[in-house]
Amino acid sequence: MDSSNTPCKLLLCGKSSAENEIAKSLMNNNTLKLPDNVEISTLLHSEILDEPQQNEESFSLSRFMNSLSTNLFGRLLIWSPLLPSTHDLVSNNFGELPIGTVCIADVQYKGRGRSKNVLESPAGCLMFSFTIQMEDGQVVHLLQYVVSLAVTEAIKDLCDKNGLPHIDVRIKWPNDLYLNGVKVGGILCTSTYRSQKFNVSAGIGLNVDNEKPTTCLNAILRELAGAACALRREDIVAAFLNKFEKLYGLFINGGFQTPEEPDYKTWLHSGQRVIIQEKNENQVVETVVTIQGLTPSGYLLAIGEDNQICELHPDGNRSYSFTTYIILNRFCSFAESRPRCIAISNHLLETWTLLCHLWNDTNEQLHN
Ligand SMILES: O=C(O)CCCC[C@@H]1SC[C@@H]2NC(=O)N[C@@H]21
Repeated sequence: MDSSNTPCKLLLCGKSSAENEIAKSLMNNNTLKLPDNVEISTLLHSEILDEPQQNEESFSLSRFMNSLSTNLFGRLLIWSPLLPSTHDLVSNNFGELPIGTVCIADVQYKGRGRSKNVLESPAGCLMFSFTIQMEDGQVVHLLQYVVSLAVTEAIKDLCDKNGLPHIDVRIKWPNDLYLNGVKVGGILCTSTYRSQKFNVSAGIGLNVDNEKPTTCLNAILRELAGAACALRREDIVAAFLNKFEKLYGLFINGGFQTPEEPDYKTWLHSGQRVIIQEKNENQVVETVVTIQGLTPSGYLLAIGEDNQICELHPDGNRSYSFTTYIILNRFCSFAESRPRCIAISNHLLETWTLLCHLWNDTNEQLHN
């Protein structure tokens, strides 16, 4: 779709008067910009007497704000019916927006995917980006895991709250979301470094309502619980932000501390058996390892039949990569051996092709 000559309508809405004042100043000063000088027209939700509610599917900003219970994330919301990319909007205006600002679009026409993919972003998908600022460069690349966890936990919470059966959205570690073996969502995190801070834009795409050509959350929910059952985008994004704020706090204060916190072991790759193909000169040695959960630093933890422990690291593509860390026993800290190049293919999820790179390369994905 070429909509580059159409001005983009942005509707700004704050949770409280403080955020509404910021919204007003963003509008009055014409602060917000999009790449390619795409024209913008800004409106304040507080100045619209009747929220435009064209139909059941329209995004209700009031409903979103009423479901939001955060102290930071989502308190300033920018909604648009049509945007090039929510990710462009937040990353291009990072310095002007309060941390935690969320931008949501009904449709995007230049949606960003990982590895510089341009994404189809049709109506029916929940598409949003938000801003985070981090200080510790060592953990910035782990943020995408926290986002993934928050999405699946939020969906679970919403189903519980509405008395609905659980829809089994799973993380294909670290940043794809699958439902019944079909990709229904993905996460993109990008960052820039300025004044000793990492400015991270996190973007989430989740197919809530669009059943063609594969499936979506509400199609599965209808199969499980009947035609009248559906999750709304406003509720999902608010539940996500409520959950994300909690998990992010835990993550920043202590890292992932397994089981008593989120019940993520049930919906990660726990128990999945994957084949490691280790390339050693001209020989390929295959070993089966079983994914156990997460390492203390938030990577997938796998254990081989020889008790070798592997920490699986993602790269910036659809593929995965990892370095192995051999430990002397389960209770000592990871003793780093020189990372070995390994390719891993997962015979349970056929699309996996896991290629190797070194530990530090994982940071690259944030800058793709
Ligand atoms: O699977 C992927 O490659 C990641 C997809 C992330 C897409 C989301 S949709 C909302 C946000 N805005 C964008 O332009 N991209 C992200």
